[in-house]
Amino acid sequence: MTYAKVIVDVPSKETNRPYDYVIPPKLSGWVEIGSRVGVPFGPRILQGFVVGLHQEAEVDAARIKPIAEVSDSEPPLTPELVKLSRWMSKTYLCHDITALQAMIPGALKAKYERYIQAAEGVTSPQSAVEHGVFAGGEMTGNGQGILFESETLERESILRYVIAKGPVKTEQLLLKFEGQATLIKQMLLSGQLTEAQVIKDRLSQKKVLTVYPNENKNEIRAYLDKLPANAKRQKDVLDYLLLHHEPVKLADLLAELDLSASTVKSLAEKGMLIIREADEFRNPYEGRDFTPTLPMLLTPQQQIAYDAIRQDLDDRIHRTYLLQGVTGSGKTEVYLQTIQRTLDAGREAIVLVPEISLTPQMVERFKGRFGDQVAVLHSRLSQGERYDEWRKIRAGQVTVAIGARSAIFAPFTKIGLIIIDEEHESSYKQEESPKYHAKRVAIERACAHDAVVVLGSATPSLETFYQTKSDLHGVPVRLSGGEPAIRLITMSERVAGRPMPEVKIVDLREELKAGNRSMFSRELYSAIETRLHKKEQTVLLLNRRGYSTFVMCRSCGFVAGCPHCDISLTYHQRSRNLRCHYCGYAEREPEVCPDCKSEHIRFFGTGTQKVEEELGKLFPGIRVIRMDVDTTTEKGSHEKWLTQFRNKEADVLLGTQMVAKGLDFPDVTLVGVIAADTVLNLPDFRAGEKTFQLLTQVAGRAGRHHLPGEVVIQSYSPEHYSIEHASRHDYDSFVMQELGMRKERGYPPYCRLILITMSHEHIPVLVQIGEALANTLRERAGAAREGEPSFEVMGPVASPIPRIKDRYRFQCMVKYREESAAIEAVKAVLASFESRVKPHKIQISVDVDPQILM
Ligand SMILES: Nc1ncnc2c1ncn2[C@@H]1O[C@H](COP(=O)(O)OP(=O)(O)OP(=O)(O)O)[C@@H](O)[C@H]1O
Ligand SMILES: [Zn+2]
Ligand SMILES: [Zn+2]
Repeated sequence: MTYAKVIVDVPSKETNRPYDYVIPPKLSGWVEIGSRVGVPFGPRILQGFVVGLHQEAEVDAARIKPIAEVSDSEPPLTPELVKLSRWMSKTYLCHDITALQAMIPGALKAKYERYIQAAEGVTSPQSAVEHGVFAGGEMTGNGQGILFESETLERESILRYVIAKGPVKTEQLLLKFEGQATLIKQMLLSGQLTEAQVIKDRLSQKKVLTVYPNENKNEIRAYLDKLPANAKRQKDVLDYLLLHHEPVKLADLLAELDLSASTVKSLAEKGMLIIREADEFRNPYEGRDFTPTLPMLLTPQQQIAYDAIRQDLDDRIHRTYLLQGVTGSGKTEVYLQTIQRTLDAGREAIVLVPEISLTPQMVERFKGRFGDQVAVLHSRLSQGERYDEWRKIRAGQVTVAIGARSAIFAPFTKIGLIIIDEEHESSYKQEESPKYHAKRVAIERACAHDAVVVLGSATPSLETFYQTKSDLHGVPVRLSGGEPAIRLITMSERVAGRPMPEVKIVDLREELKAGNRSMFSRELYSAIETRLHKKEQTVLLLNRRGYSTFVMCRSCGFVAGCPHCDISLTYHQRSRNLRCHYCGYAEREPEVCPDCKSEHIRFFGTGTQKVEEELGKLFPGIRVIRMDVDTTTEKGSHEKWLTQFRNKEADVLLGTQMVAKGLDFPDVTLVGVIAADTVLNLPDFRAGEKTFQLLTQVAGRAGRHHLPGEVVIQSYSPEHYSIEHASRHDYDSFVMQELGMRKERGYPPYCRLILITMSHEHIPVLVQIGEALANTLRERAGAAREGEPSFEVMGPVASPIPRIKDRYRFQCMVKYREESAAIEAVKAVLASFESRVKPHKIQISVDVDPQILM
């Protein structure tokens, strides 16, 4: 007998282990490591993943149940991914099933459907009596059939319906017999009806009728010879079949030969061809031509980068590179050529790009070079399209996968190269469980494949930069010593010697003093005016984070806040209401201040809509494209705006972070930042780093081609070092200053963090459990090592957002260096608190290497 170890789809501590199942003979050969299966679990059938196969049962073999079904003809996960899921659940303290589910496309996530049918043997209401499933007294015989009393009549009609229909979806039955939910429940309890659960994929594959020519061409020729001369249509089809070996969509064949389906059907009956439903891969880029591109002659700096990476690819050595190249230095061309080298060696490549940079323009650069070899995975595709792209990867029909964070799980089996563009982006960290960082996952996968990782950025994250050094500020980077974990390659010049744009900083406080109350300084105003005259284009960035449009009363200072969360509400112009971004609470815009009844309640703060309005006032007739969450929700809208801007149908592209990334427009000569300090005021130790990165990225959009660029940054704190260094394009000075401060304050990259957030409806309960948890962790930290504790525990303190959805929030922070006992300790302590936490319904979440500390 062969047994399978299965992780079942129940994300809970109690079930977070593999369960043994027998592989029944009918399924032998189908169940592999990585297979998705349906298994009996208690009274239900649940979805699960096979994570191991073995010959001996570990528990009493007679008690082991068989696997009920296998969901796919080919396992969706490879053994390597199954192993990776173990690593993920250990590293990020999540359930195994949560890690496994993160690796498959949404379309494959189980949807459980419940069906109701009549109890076994019940074929009519009478037989229900015979089977004793109707309790006595509910029916009375009068010799002419069965008399039902009022409620019993309802029962009869439900039963008749179910018997006639066979299994009916529970929700449909409830809909059909509205108001009878309680009765149906009773019938289930008394055994008249039974309910079964079936696992369904969220999405079925798209099937199309496809014509498969008979492979024996002689048979076709023989049949053709016997055909009467007037059977022209049949002849056309047969000629076609003789010429083509590949299957063809029925619809395409009919269109091409201009005939009806009956002709083809009659030939199918004669055995000349087979018509079958086949999978169709939806192609989201169908009908679009990608201009093929050839490799460019590399600049000397590109050549150095390429040569280093190529060497490791050729030697099949696992290594991680940081490709630090200023904006416009041509990092993409280095990616393209190293990918080509990877493909030439018969291996595969994964390219990660932040979701908002994954524009058609970006995809085009890869499709242009590698054509059909490229699969694209991103959230703007429909679930079906995503699934099809994923299947192409799994089936080995493509060799390059490009996508956002989760594309790191592309089920390739021969990975040679993983590229992470804009590696500093915090969106590579998933904020919900499993709270993984794609960068670490990439390195883990690359290690398993002896593959190379290239992290690219003009503004590398401090964590990554730090790892390219052996020591910094007198602290060794690796406790264990040895070579730096990441190799640095620098490209300091733009392609073709183009200059970096000139950056001017404007002090908004001075503007106010000079009597300018507009959100545009005189400097920025005249710069825009100049572009309008010269018919050049402008990009304007409004950083939305921390600057959203909250509502404030100018008379009494009242700020509209969410009644369930300690956070201000955001004004949405389109729906004219105020919304909470954390819990979805919404209310109508107020006409007077709820506190002092003043009418001077105004929409405060600067939203993109307001900037757009003001632009219209200052420059009558100006053509503005606004890109923010409100204007880009529709599918394809992102692309539409960018194409319009590229075609010079607008003078200004105004937007949030979306406009800062990866855009490459030849006629953009001015970039304006409305207020640079909006991120600086957030309670986040990375605020300075984020500001520097954003300003550098957005400034990098100007003057990328023949026309020189200019950048105007407006700020209320122009002396801030992040802003100053960004204005001089000086990453090195910025990074040294920032690292010095991080060291002083004991923040990453000089240590690593684990954030533990607890929430509950009552503060006293939270304080008590928080203190106890922190103390237990501290005891462990002290006990773990003589002298210096292996980790430090800070807190508990109230979280920066102290309440969400009526639950108060407290947090503890664990600080440690390198891999240490800290994760194990957190895990053990949480497990030991389980019995105290559960009855109180305290929620605890753990975030390893958190990016957001809210
Ligand atoms: N070797 C080359 N010869 C000529 N042109 C090149 C070469 N390499 C890149 N380019 C061109 O230079 C421009 C900038 O390159 P690219 O967009 O790859 O820069 P980047 O480093 O990715 O910049 P960013 O970080 O701002 O996105 C592009 O228009 C690209 O086509
Ligand atoms: Zn008021
Ligand atoms: Zn809320």
